[in-house]
Amino acid sequence: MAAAMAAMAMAEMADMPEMGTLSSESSFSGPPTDASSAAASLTSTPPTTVSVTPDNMSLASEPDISKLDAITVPLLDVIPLLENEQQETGQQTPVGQAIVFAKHPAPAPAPAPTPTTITIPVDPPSTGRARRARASLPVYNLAKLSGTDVHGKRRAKGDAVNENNRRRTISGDTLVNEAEGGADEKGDTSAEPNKAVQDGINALGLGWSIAGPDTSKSNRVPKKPKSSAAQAASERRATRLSGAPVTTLTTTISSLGKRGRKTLDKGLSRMARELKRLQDTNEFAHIDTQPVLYTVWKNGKYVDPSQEEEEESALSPPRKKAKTDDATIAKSAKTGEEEVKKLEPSGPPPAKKRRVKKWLDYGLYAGQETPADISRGLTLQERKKLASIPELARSGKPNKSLPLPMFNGLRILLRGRDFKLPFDVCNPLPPGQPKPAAYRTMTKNRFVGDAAAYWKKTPHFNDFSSKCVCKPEDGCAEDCQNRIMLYECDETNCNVGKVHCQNRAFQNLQERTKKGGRFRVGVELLKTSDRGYGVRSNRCFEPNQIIMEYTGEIITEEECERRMNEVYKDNECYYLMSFDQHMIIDATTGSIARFVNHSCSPNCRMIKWIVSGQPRMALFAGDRPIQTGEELTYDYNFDPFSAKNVQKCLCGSPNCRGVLGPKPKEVKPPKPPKQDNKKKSVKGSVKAGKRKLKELLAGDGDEEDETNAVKKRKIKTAAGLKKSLSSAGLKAAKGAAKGAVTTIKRKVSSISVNAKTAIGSSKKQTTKTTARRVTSTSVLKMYGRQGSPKAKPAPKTKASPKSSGSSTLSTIVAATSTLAKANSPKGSPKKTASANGSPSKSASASASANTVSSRKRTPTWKALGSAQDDGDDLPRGGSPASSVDLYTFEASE
Ligand SMILES: C[S@@+](CC[C@H](N)C(=O)[O-])C[C@H]1O[C@@H](n2cnc3c(N)ncnc32)[C@H](O)[C@@H]1O
Repeated sequence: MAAAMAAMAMAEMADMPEMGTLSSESSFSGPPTDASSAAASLTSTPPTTVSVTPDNMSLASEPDISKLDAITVPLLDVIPLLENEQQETGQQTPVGQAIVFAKHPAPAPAPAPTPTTITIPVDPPSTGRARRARASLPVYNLAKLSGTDVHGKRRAKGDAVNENNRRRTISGDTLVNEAEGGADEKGDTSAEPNKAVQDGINALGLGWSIAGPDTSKSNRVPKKPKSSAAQAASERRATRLSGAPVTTLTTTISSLGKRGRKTLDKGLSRMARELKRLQDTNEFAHIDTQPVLYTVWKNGKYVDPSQEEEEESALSPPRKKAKTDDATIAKSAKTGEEEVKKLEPSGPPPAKKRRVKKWLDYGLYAGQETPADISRGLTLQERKKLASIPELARSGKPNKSLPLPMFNGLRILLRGRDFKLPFDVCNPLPPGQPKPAAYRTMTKNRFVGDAAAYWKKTPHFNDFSSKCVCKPEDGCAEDCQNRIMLYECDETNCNVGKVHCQNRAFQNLQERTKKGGRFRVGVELLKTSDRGYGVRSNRCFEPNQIIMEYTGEIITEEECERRMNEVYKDNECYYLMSFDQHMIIDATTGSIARFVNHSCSPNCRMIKWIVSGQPRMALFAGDRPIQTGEELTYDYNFDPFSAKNVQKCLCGSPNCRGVLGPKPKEVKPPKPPKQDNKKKSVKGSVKAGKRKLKELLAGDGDEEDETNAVKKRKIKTAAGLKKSLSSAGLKAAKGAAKGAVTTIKRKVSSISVNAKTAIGSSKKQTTKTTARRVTSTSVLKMYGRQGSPKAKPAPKTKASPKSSGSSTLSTIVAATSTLAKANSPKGSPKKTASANGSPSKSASASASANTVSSRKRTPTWKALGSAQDDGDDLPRGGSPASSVDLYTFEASE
């Protein structure tokens, strides 16, 4: 049967065009000398290409010869064929010689003296192992042999799984063991053919094992004869038993799931089979056939190990504490150099040359040389300009330190574009600027005690909400009633809306500072040489632009007095500002604005506003823009309620008054007459009033007048900070003045309310009436809208008066009001408002702030500032007569 099968196989092979025929020398390799068999065998996995005796282990049910890598036929079956062949060719085939049918010729193999089988590869050797064969052919099923045939079996499924088959690696051991074990267990005869195969291989002298090349460590080095015990010990143990994890392609594949394996199988082509073969290579097994040379490198230099050892032994004596003196370092450096020199010749690569750091000495313009002809590339016009600027003419020696940018530098200079160095570069604060003692800051006013209740009783608390009558094109500029009344526009009281409205200074300030950043805030503290701390700008401000808010605690006069006597009695500085409605802002806890110093030529103003019904105070730029770095100042209009409290002014301005005292009034030069009757009348009134004020204030050195003035001041102060005055004389005066003060203020408050009404309907009034109303407005501005008992509540309509009140200096107020009794100044100057949210200077009739500052540096300097305005003066805490006078003055107009 076997012979018949072999014959069939041969017949089939002969029919196949690609298969070599027995007659073809190129394809038929005679065993000892034919290279093809050895080549085929070498390139194929030995167990799969070695044939065994027929009728064994052929598990392929449908043998397909075309798919066979090698067909092995029994030697006895082939012998007759060979004999025929020999007869034809005259070649002798020794008995038992292996005959291999190779598809392709292969190099000559080693001679095999006693072959027992004939291997007939029918596919290129690289195509892998035979998978299927005719059942009749004695070809081993590779799956069976490799143990992968049990993959389908599962112990869980109740399949009988051979323990040996659990092994996933394919090796000679597996095959042999399996064959043997399997035979033992199953009573199979597979062991016998394996043995026969191995015998055949041995006979060929190929040194192969049926298990394939032995990659175990024991086989890597030539084996020395061992004792039996040693041999037993070194016998190769199954990796499973040794516990060493074995990871091969097969194990990896087998560990995959069914689907994974399927996918993998699909993808595995012949190349995959080649990879499988690689398992048997040295590279795969990580066997180094070439010795690895290890080299030691130190600091980029090769180190000879032998020399290093010497060095180590030389250094081995116990080291003492490392000396860090220069000599030691130099010595060691020298030694090191020598060592390096010593080592250098032995080390393979030469030491690299030390790199020298290159510095960019041209900065951004590196690589650009100053052109020899600087006018090259310039237009005619530019050349002309260049000729006209001798500074730019080439001096002969190029400026190497900072050459101009080649393409644009000269042009920029020719065009003369202005530029500014960063503020910090040219205006750095002296290093180590002392900082003021820590104080609590406050970004929003806070009412303390009764102050809130006081405020709610004021008409402004509600009045502010009446709408202006502006049109969008007006933009709530100088004619806006809100602006004139120093009410900031908001959604409730503005007729034009946020987009067009320009009367929202505090909102603008909030938006500006909300974003943060010191340049948005725009101010910083500085330490002056003689006036303590001050504030300077670190950005530019437009004329009348809001700069910062003066915030603090809004307290009543009584509370202020209490604080001064109890809390601040040991303080060096007081930061109290007379505010409104018997209220004072105490900026001891407050904003940076409290550090702004006084100047007789100030660049700022402190102005009171009503914002959303709340009293607010802020520092605004004056009539000229403020440059970056300027110290910010405003006129305190300080009211030293006692002559002895007068403090020397150190503002240094040319028109310095010499003291931190009241601002003297000065007569402005007459302005050219205007057509507006109202304005004319106002102007006349102002002139008259101011002239008289000046006469009175100047006093002509009259001692009596001065005494009067001081007295008035004292009286005024008594109203402001009644009990804060510690002098006994003042105390007496205070008691007398108290009732009168109350009356005055009530009256003034009423006047302010009237003012609003008057403004609303002033346009068509007679000159006389206008003047009177204007005066009322000025009263309002001076006093921050104090009420008057005589006045009726104002209707909530506003007009747009073209003229408005003048400003007031509180220190003058006392004198003025006293004098007003006799002189009755007429009218007030026109007030205008700037478009950027604050009244302009002419509008500074508005409620400028009253500084209350007391510093213990000058212990006598306990003074209360008072309202500062440029125009008319009003009594502040003056005698009843002064208020009456004032009112009379208005009425008399
Ligand atoms: C509200 S504080 C201003 C901040 C103050 N320089 C500080 O260091 O706290 C007012 C005090 O500063 C001083 N001061 C402000 N301006 C001055 C000036 N022009 N001349 C002299 N002293 C001035 C006075 O002592 C005054 O009482």
